Order: sequence, then structure tokens, then C-alpha cells
Amino acid sequence: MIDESDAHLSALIVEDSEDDALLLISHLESGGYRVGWQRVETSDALRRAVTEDRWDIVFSDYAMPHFSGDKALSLLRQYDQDVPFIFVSGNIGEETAVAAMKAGAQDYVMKSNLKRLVPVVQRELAEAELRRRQRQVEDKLRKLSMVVENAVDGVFITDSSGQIEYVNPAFERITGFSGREVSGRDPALLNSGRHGKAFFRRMWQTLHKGQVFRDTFINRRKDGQEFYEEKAIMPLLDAQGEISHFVSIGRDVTAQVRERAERERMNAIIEATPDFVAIADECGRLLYVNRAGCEMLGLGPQPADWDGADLDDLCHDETARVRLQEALATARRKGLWESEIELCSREGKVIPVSQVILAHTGADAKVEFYSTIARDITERKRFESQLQYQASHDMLTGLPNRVLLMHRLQMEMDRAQRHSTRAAVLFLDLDNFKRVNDSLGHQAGDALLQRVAWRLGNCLRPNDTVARLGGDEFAIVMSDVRDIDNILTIIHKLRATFDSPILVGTQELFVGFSAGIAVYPNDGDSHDILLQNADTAMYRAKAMGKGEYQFYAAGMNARGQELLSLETDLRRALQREELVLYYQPQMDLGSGRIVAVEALLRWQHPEKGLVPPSDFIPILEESGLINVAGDWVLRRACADCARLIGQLGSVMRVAVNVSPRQFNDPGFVDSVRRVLGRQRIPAGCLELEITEEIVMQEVSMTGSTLSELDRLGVRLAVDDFGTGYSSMAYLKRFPLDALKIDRTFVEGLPGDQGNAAIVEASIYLGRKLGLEVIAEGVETAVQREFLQAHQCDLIQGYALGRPMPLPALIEFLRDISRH
Ligand SMILES: Nc1nc2c(ncn2[C@@H]2O[C@@H]3COP(=O)(O)O[C@H]4[C@@H](O)[C@H](n5cnc6c(=O)[nH]c(N)nc65)O[C@@H]4COP(=O)(O)O[C@H]3[C@H]2O)c(=O)[nH]1
Repeated sequence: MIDESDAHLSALIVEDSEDDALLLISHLESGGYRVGWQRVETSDALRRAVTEDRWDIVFSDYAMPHFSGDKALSLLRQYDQDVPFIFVSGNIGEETAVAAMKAGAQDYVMKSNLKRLVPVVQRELAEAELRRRQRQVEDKLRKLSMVVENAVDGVFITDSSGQIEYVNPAFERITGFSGREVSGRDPALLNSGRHGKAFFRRMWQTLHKGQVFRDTFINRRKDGQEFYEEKAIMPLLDAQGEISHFVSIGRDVTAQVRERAERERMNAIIEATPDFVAIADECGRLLYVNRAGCEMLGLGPQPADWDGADLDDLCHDETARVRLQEALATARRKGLWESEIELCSREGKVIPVSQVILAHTGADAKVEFYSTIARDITERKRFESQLQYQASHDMLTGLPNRVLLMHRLQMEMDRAQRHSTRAAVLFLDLDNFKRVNDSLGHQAGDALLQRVAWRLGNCLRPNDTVARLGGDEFAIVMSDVRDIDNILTIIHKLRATFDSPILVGTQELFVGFSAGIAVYPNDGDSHDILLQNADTAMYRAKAMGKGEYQFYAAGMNARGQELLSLETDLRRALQREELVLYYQPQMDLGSGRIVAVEALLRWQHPEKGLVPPSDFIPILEESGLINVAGDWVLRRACADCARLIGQLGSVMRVAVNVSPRQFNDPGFVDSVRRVLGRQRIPAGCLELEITEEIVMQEVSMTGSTLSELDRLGVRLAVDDFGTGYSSMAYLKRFPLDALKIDRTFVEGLPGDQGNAAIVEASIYLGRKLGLEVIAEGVETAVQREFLQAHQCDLIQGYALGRPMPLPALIEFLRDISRH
């Protein structure tokens, strides 16, 4: 009996007789099968049946009216190789049966002997199952073999003694050996000798334990070249569990190993490079920064330290950020951007770098990432600026040299053109420098030049430039020259700066300059010409004598030139004592006596003759020479006064004009005290004429000076009374003795009613305040009478006498006393 589990049988019956088919089924059922069956009797029906269903077994009659067993067999085998095919026929002969078996039928059963049917079915079903399994195994083997044959990995199989039995095509390709060449040989033929014994010992130990050995082998190809093979070797066991074979599967990883080595080398190089190397994603986020970059920018060494940072964070301000965005845009457009830029470290240090940014694009031309290399050029920049400094500065003095001077001069010329002002260049040449050099040596000469440079630098405005042109030549570029006075101011400052001696070693040296001045745009429209003209002017100045300053051109600079030469002349006049005092008498209207004289300064110019004070006092004021001149006037006037008193035997007062600058000099009161002491005249014999301008200036200081002078006993008179716009209050506040009515009010007397009223009021005011009133510029007898009638105390003017030199005055006074 058949097994219950095998009892179900699906049977296809090719049979023209329904009865025969039923008989067949009944035999099978009586043999224990539960049969599901179908009967077909044409080729179409058979085809349909085998394509639509799966059958355990097929029975077929041999000869049928519309079909034949042969055809049924061959049709079936087109669809199924394994299903048992059993002829069940009434008349199949021996020969036909053998031929049918050859054609693929499994057996035949005579209809007359159906007793055989069940055993045949049982046997054929079992064999069909075997065949099916076999076929599956073969199928699998075929597939595996195909895989191995087509694998990219090299495979070889050895027997247990290590002799090669099989190699796949990949092995041949990788090693260069053909299967035939290596068949029966030891795989050691691939040995490169690069692995030590320990390596193979470990391999064999692993394999003999029945485990898989994996490692990277360095093997040798047939042509002797080495290659890297990532290999797995495994033992195969037979039914007894003994190792029967070894299978080696190896992948040629030479390219990867080399690539990895190359990458590691590159990485080591990048890590060792002193330049900043970084990779950023398409949004600028940093993906990689090398060691030098981390150090340069103060980023930690671990990626986590700068995680989230991007290229933007390396910019120190908004301008740098905009520049970076432009750089990235250029890199996206052109693939590369390079320039010099400034990066900023985390600590805020600004680092100048020479940087390259590359944009790396993918297949869609979109940027996938950026790489950048930046070299710290701090040193180079420092060196460059040092070079630039050296190229543009004089090494001895540290002042700009000719190159930089020309550049600044051009800038000032441009600025002057824009603002419609002027620029000036002064060419200075040290007087007597050669003598210093020759007598004290070069070191002393150098030291002198350094100190001169320092002093020059200190007396200029921040926008002016002083340069050393070489030797003892210096130049100054003056910016924003609005009028000629600006230049004169600088010249005064220069002179004042070099008034005191320069100490070189133990020597005190007085330094003077000869200078030429050229003014843009009048004296040239290019910097070369301007400097050349200033040079020319300097030579002219030198020719005039040491310490001279000379403007290049006449024309608009004529006034400057004139003022300058006047100033130079005045200095000389003071030294050569060309200044003289004239005296003009003052009469007491009450007694009719000459009680005082006014000292009036004159300049006895060798060529121009007698120069009036109006022509030179403003220059003395401007240049500061007024203090020297005023001091001289004071001494001279007091000395003359003493002489007058001595010679005439009567008291005589001298009035001396004091300029604002002289009055404000802190040493003024002392100098008055000194003069009085030296000349031994009573203090009341000296009257100081001060202007309304002086009394109106900062009150506390003026007040204290006036009080000090008053305590000395000196008389104080207000000159030019009524010409200013001042308040009369000062007359009360200060210790004054007299007021002098200005001659412009006396002029029209008595006809000019306005003037007459002012003069009357002034006399009235003076009397009320206890001040002596002196009328100036009295030219006529009518004026004198008017003043006398209005009780003016004193008069002064041509009506009495013009200013005269001392001998003439003495004569004049003697004349009067004689009459
Ligand atoms: N038209 C006319 N003029 C007359 C008559 N009488 C006198 N004068 C002139 O009037 C001026 C009087 O001097 P001031 O008002 O102090 O005015 C002085 C004074 O301010 C200043 N000055 C003169 N000498 C000195 C000085 O030693 N030091 C200072 N700081 N200033 C002085 O110069 C100014 C002018 O002096 P000067 O030219 O000498 O001119 C003198 C004198 O010559 C007259 O009847 N008619």
C-alpha cells in the first residue's frame, strides 16, 4: 500500500475510450490512490492540459483515432521533462514499446494486465522525484558554476594537499596565468615574498580549524608585477568531515589600495602643509580644515570644534563678507577665484592671506563643494611694507624721501584743484651744514640732520609733509593753503623752531635755512616743475645771504615776497640797529609848557630811507619780532628820557606805545621794571600808551597787568580813544591816568559838529573820572583854541611840532625855553 501522504495523484489520461480510462482509474484507486484526473484525446487538449495544470503522471494509449501515443509523448516532453509517462495500451508490441521508452516514456502496461499498473506508478513517481531533485541540484550547480565563471573575483580551488584543481576566468585575468598553466600546481606560485612565515602560519591554523581565513595578500602576477588581493580562503569538508578542498576567493584591490595610499599621502601632505586648506559644502559650511588652518584661525583640532562654522565666520567685517560672496560667485562662474584677502581668526586676529577658491561641480553643473587654499602672507606684507617704507623714506631721519614727497605733492595739488585752494612746496637747505660735517665729522652731521628732521616735523600741521631730499636738503609740502599768510605762518614757526640751538654731542649748534617757495597753481602745474621752481627760488635766497626765504614768482606772490623780505630786513634792522626813535612834544595847555614827548618808532632803511611804523609794525606783530623791538623802544625811550632830564634840568615825561602782543607777553611788567631800574628815571616819567583793544581783551589778565604796572608808578594812557566800539566801563575799572583823543576826532574841529561833540564829551568824561585828557593830531591854532576853551589838558600835533630825532628835540626844547 502506498503512504497516505502520497495517496493523492493528479493524472492526465490520453485516451479515446472513456471506459478504458475509468478502468485505469479504478485500478489506481484500488491500489490506494485518490485520483484527480482528466482525459484528453487530441493534441490541442493535451497542450492545454499541460500548460494549465501540473500533473503527477501521464497515462497514454498508443493508438487512437485522432491522436497517437508517440505524438503525445513528444508534445509533453516539450513542457515537462520529469513527469512520468506510461503507455497503457492493448496492442503495443515489444519493439514499439522499446522505441517509446527510448523516446522518453517511463514504462508500458498492457490493458490486459493492469495488475502491474500500481507498482509501476509507485516506482515511476519515486524515480520522477529523484530525477527532479537531481535536476534541481544540477540546476543549482550550473548556476553556481556560472556565477563563479563570471565572477569579478578570482576563484581557485585546490585539493586537500593544495594542488590547484580549478581556476575561474577572473583568476586568469587577475594573475595572468591560464587554468592549464596552474592546474596541479601549488598556489605558492603567486607568492610575492612580501608576507612573512607568521602570516601563512596564521592562515593554515585558521583553515585547519575549519574556519575562513580573510586578509589582504600581496601577490605576484605572472608578469612579476605585484597586486593586492582581498582574499577569503575556506576549507571544504567531505562526508566524513575531512578537509577535501580549499576554495580561495580573491578580489584585486590594487587600485583601491593604491588610491587609499595615494589619499593617505595627500592627506599627510595637506595636514603637513603650512597653508590653510579647507573644504566647504555648497552653502559654505566647513567640512574639513587642515591642521595649519585650525592653528591659523584658532579653530580646535577636532572637526567638532568648528562644527557649524562656515567660510563667512572667517571674515572680520561686513566688507570682507561681501568680498567673500563675490569670490564665491566668481568661483561658481569661472571655477576658480584667487586674490589677496584678509581672514579673521576666532580671537579676532586679522591675517592677510593669498587665497584660491575652487568650485567643484557635479554632472548637473551645480556646485557640490568648494575647496580653498590660503597662505598667510603676514610676513610678506610686513616685508613689502618695510620695502615700501624703505623705498619711500629716508633711512637716516625717517622722513619721507623724494618719491613720497612727490606723491604727497601731487595729492595736495589735486586737492587744491578740487577745493580751489593752493598747495605750496618749500625747498629748504641747511646753512653751514658742510662746515658742521667737516669740523665735527659725519656722525655729528647725521645727528644734526636727525634733530633737524625732528624739529621740522614738530612745527608742521598734521596734513603737511616734510621730506628729506638728500644731503642737507629738506622740503615741505603744505596742504590747504588759503592765502599767503598760511605760508608766512609756517615760515615764522620754522624760524622760531630753530631760534634755539641744537645740541649735538657737547656742541650747541645754531641752524638756519635758506628756503625757496613755490605755490600751486601759480608757479607750475606739475609736481616736478613746482619742486624745481622751489629749488630755484632757494638758490636765489642763498644768493641773498644765509637765512633768506624767497618766493619763486612775482605776481600773486608779490605781497608774500614783499612781506617776507620786509621781515628778513627787519630782523637785520634789529641786529644792525637801524631802528630809531622820533619824539613828538606834548604841551600842557594850562601852563603852555612842553611836559611830555611821545616816542614814535622809525626804521632808517639803508635803501628805502625812513620807513613809517604803519609799514612795519604789523609785520613785527605778525612775526613776533614786536617783543624784541618793543623792548628796544622801551629801553631807548627811557634812556633818552634820562638824557633829556639831565640835559634840560627839568622833568620830562616820555610816552611809549605798547602793542597788544607786547602787553600780553608774560615778561612785559618785568622788562618795564628792569628798564626803570637801569635808567634811574622816576616811574611817573614813563607813560605807556595802550590801545582800547588791550583794555577790552580778557579782563582779569589785563587788569592784573595794569595793576602791576600801576603799582610800579608808571602812567597808563588809553591811545586812540573813541575809535573802538568798546564800552566806557573799563575807564572806571582800570587804574588809568590819561586818555588820548584820536586825531580823527580833532581833525574837523571846530567846524565838524559831530567831532566837536565827541571831543567835548571825551574831555568831560576824562575830567569826571579824574583822567588827564590829551588831544592828538592838533594841526591848527583854531583846533588848539577849541581844545583850550574846553579845558583839554594836553595837546600833541604838528601845530606844536612833528616827530623828530632826539638831537632835534633837544634843540627844539632849548629853543622854546629860550623864548
Ligand atoms: N596827520 C597828523 N599826524 C600826526 C599829527 N601829530 C602826530 N601825528 C602822527 O600820529 C601818530 C601818533 O601816534 P599813535 O596814535 O600812537 O600811532 C602810532 C602808534 O600806534 C604806532 N607806533 C609808533 N611807534 C610805535 C612804537 O614804538 N611801538 C608801537 N607798538 N607802536 C608804535 O604807529 C602809529 C603811527 O605812528 P606815526 O606814523 O609816527 O604817527 C604818529 C604821529 O606822527 C598831526 O598833527 N597830524
